[in-house]
Amino acid sequence: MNQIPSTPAKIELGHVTHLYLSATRAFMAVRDINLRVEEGEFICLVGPSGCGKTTLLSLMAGLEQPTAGKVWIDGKAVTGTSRQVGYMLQQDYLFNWRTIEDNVFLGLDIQGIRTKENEEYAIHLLEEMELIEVRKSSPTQLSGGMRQRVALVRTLACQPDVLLLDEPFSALDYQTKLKLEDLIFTTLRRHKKTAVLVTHDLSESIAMGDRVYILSRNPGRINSEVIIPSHIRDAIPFDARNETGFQDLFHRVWKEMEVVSDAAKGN
Ligand SMILES: Nc1ncnc2c1ncn2[C@@H]1O[C@H](COP(=O)(O)OP(=O)(O)OP(=O)(O)O)[C@@H](O)[C@H]1O
Repeated sequence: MNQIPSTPAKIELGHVTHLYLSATRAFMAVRDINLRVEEGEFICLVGPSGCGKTTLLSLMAGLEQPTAGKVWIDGKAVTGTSRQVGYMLQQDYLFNWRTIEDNVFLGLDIQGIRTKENEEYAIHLLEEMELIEVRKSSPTQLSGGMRQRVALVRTLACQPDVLLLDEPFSALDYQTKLKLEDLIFTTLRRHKKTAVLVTHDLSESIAMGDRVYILSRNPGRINSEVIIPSHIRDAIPFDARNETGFQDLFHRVWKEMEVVSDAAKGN
């Protein structure tokens, strides 16, 4: 039986197992995952390719229903997608025939919440992300980093409390990626969002997260959890990399990754 947790976390996964079914086989993507994310926390999921990171985000977003176990947000079982949860991907999915502003308003249109107040909030976010000058431009005129910032504004404009970020920086050049990490980190903190980031970049996971979960595969399981000390957590990601203890944490996560990657090869 799935028990509702006593103190609701922002996001909770209780004994979650997920199988993908096809006509010929069932594939267990993740098994018995237990995870609790408190309000305002930023957690990162890392692990070898195919260990189920995206599957976990899809379950949190309500895009998939777990085969067994439950997902709760604010103590309520997730039964489908909701406005409360925003999802940002590696690809920005901007429409080149719409202006930046109209791309940002698209989320509000789809959700049926394009009020004057919400439009004003979206414009305010464009200002915060230093995009106001390009609001009437086409996405084709913007760099990759600017396009990802527009995608973030479009997601935040619908005012989700939970942000699921699936490798949002991986298609960017290194310098842009570092700048965007800082901007997204400070924006999510300022707006008190709860976030789950999937990344292959171990340094990014330590620089951005309050906690890092390392997953193993076949099937996807939580192998270990690394809690980031407060002095690293509180620094913006660029500076966090220079904090005392950062390199030790990096080596620890690296070693854990070697263990799960070797285990995956043995499968
Ligand atoms: N729709 C699907 N049908 C069948 N199998 C799937 C489906 N989606 C994912 N899988 C399988 O489930 C496992 C977990 O996939 P998932 O995409 O969640 O992993 P991941 O850790 O995000 O991988 P990557 O780091 O490569 O993005 C993989 O073996 C994948 O092939």
